[in-house]
Amino acid sequence: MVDPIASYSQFKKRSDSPKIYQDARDILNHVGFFEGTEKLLEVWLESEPDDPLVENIEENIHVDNEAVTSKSADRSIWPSLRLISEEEWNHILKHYAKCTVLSVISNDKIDAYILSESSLIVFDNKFILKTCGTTTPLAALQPILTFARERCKLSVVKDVFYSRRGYTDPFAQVSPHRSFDEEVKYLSGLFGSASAYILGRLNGDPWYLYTVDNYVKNQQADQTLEILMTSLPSEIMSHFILAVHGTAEEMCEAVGIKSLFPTFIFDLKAFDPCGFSLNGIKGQFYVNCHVTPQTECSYLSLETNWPEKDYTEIVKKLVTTFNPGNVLLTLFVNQSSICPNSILGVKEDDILGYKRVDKQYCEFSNSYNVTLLTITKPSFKL
Ligand SMILES: C[S@@+](CC[C@H](N)C(=O)[O-])C[C@H]1O[C@@H](n2cnc3c(N)ncnc32)[C@H](O)[C@@H]1O
Repeated sequence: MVDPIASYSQFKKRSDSPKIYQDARDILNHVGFFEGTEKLLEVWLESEPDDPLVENIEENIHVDNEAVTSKSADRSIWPSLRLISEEEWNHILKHYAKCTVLSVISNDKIDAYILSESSLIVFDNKFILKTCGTTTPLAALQPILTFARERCKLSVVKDVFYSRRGYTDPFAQVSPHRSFDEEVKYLSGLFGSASAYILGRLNGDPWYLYTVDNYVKNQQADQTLEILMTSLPSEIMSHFILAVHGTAEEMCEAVGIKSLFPTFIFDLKAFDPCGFSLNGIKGQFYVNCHVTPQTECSYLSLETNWPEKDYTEIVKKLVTTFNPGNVLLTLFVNQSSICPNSILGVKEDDILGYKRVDKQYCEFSNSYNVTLLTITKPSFKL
């Protein structure tokens, strides 16, 4: 790995502009607090069986020309959430979730948006909205469901997963995200009673999950690995300062994240003065990675639905690269996944230099199961 402090010195020699800070570490100490912790909302939708509008959807699409962007017009699978255009997503997110769309990449299965606060991944039949800071993604849910029903003819909510770890500063959050109780009440108002869980330690590193456990088995193989790291060393976080590397591409190159997903196409964003976001897609698979490098609140998340029988190697590589003090990892899988039992998906004993704090397993009636694993460096205090 390139030494970021050396890169910074070279940058300073090259640059004529006066610099307020002496070195990269000072920047990380002075930028100020940011809540990196994301709220992660995944919603699966389908059309009403025997909906005549769906049967005639192609006809409807030609009639309602304004509703169809050229990007989505050649799709073969209807109905689709991808009929919602970038401008429409931006409008909904700006007004309700309090974040904006910065860029998008697409292939024939996915539209992946980088947001001012994290990512939105849109498939034909589901969307994954991941936002950090003091955003309010749940407030965007109703408008999204209205668009899904009226524009995309997807009126049936098949599955909902809403999760997050504990906020670093819960008092900065705004309604409906001021507490997990408030989030659950809001979701239950939309979807009726469902299942809400707290995993991990209430007096340490809790992780919250709400899911509509509706007994409907998802036949499509599905798995999601999410790794949330905190207490990251400033030498490594310095790579995510714009003054150090100049571009998101160089930041990415310096830490080698892309090499974990070699055949994906990527969209990258470097924030000023620091911070980094990445979306990657390949067929129906995505990865996103977001970094808040400030020393007082360092945070890095990586999430992917890439299928593996065993995720230990990916986790080992990430932990070796970023050397965090604490890692909270969740693995969701369903019965059709090549890793059908999440508890076997990561072997923490192989992650040298780290000790297991907690490992918990939950099984749901929709055929999903989830494992939460927390590992720390022995010196780390929860
Ligand atoms: C990359 S974004 C995404 C955060 C993500 N949830 C994470 O994993 O931490 C957050 C980082 O970018 C920085 N940043 C700079 N300008 C920003 C902006 N306009 N909106 C959000 N973050 C910004 C923040 O200070 C923080 O370091």
